[in-house]
Amino acid sequence: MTPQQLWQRYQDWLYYHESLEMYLDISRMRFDEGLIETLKPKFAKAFQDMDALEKGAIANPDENRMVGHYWLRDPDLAPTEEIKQEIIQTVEAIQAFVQKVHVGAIKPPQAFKFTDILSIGIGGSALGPQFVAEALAPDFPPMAIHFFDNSDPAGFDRVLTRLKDRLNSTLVIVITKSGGTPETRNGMIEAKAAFEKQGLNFSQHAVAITMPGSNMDKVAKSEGWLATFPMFDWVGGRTSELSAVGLLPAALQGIDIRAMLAGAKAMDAATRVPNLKTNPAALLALSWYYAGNGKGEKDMVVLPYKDSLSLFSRYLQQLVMESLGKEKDLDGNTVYQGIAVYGNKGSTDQHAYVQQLREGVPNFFVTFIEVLKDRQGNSIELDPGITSGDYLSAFIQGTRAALYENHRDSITITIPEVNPRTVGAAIALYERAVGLYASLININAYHQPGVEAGKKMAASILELQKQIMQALQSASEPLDLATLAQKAGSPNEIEAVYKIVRHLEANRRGVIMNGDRANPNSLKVSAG
Ligand SMILES: O=P(O)(O)OC[C@H]1O[C@](O)(CO)[C@@H](O)[C@@H]1O
Repeated sequence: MTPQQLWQRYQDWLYYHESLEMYLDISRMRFDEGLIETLKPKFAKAFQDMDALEKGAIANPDENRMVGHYWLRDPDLAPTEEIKQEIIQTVEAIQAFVQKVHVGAIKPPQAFKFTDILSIGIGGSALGPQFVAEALAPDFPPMAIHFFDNSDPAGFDRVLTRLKDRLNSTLVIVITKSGGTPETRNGMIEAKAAFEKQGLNFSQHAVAITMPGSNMDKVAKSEGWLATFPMFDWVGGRTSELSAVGLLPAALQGIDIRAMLAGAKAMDAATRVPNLKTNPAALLALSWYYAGNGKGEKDMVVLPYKDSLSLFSRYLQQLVMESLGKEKDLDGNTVYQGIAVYGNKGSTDQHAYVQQLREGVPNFFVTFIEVLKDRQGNSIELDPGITSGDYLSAFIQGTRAALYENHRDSITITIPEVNPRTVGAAIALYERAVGLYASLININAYHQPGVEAGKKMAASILELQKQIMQALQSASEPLDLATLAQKAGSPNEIEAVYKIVRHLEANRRGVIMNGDRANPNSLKVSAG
């Protein structure tokens, strides 16, 4: 295409949201009108599916659940008065709680005020709060946030060491929809132990966000925690940022949660329009479909040119990959769907992997996120007439053009600045795009059956570890791995047995291994 034709294509496909001042440019995705025609019936169905979902259909059939994250920002849309009231009251309860915490009306027993937050959760119960904290927390927030999002003992120690002198003024938020996620439970027990070690009453520092009636809910209530906030059955983990999951931590950090909700609501309205060309989420879904041939053949590289948005790609990784990465479609056919997502930030990544993007395997498309406002206040000139923001702006244009020149496609989203409204809108945009794209490819975006397999296997490994310890303790002499596996009741799991004992030995957990470590079969294991 000539530069004039490209400029025309830019204008033909440009989407602009008036009140959000947000632009979406898909002109550098090389689809043609033929694809639009082919996809029209699929989009008509996707819009219908979305309409039914918003009205309360069981849009997640495998789990027999409604999918209601859109109601969170517009409670009037909720299918029942009861749900509407739950949403309204939860936001009000969050704001009332936060206000009391900020003024010290709710305070820790051994300090004047809460100064820090320890947020414990994983997946959708961590990624949204982490992204929003990085994007929106003020430089000097009323409370600083820290995260446990794993079962890594050294990770726990690192956070607890930083908090050591302020544990007595730390508010713990345990976030888990199911109330039974092991990493979160482990984090909670580790945190509790650290509090008790300092003579602090954990319950007087703890808040839960969970489904009413879950194990976590029962623990919080029976131990008399400071508060519990509901995570509704009809909100999935990866679409929960605008529920209590994201709103409570954000509000505690002084972030305007009403503005986040308003931004999301405005975007929801725009992405409800059943017209491909004027619906930004549909335009994104179209672009993804085009790029990967409707089969995820190309990866989505997310490059925000703004440091504060550097966790957006991690957040989107779960939203997109856990939603779209499915073996079966809705009719039970094996389809192996998904879109791989990765990214960090520009221009930083220019010096990491953009070399491969420009010249290497063409298995991706880029989504640039451009922020028009450089900073609060004015910039100095680094060169005559040129600021650091001008450089960043030139880098984004330069990389987009250089990629396109070499037949690498890209989408560009432009926002006026990073604020609660635009961040809420960006979250809503991608939630909707994922939902529409899932309809195009006929999959359930709202379940995650694949995650269970690994969890079950991990549980059986922990069970095997107990059997191994018993077998070792009752053995009269060192055992080779095959014998140990047999005595532990799992003769076919020699490799798993080997890995368990190697880990136990490395942590001085009462296991000794002797023999040639390069030849595991020669090892003899004993208790000790
Ligand atoms: O909030 P929960 O129930 O602890 O789950 C945490 C995460 O685990 C998953 O179920 C599986 O990774 C996610 O969907 C979810 O966000």
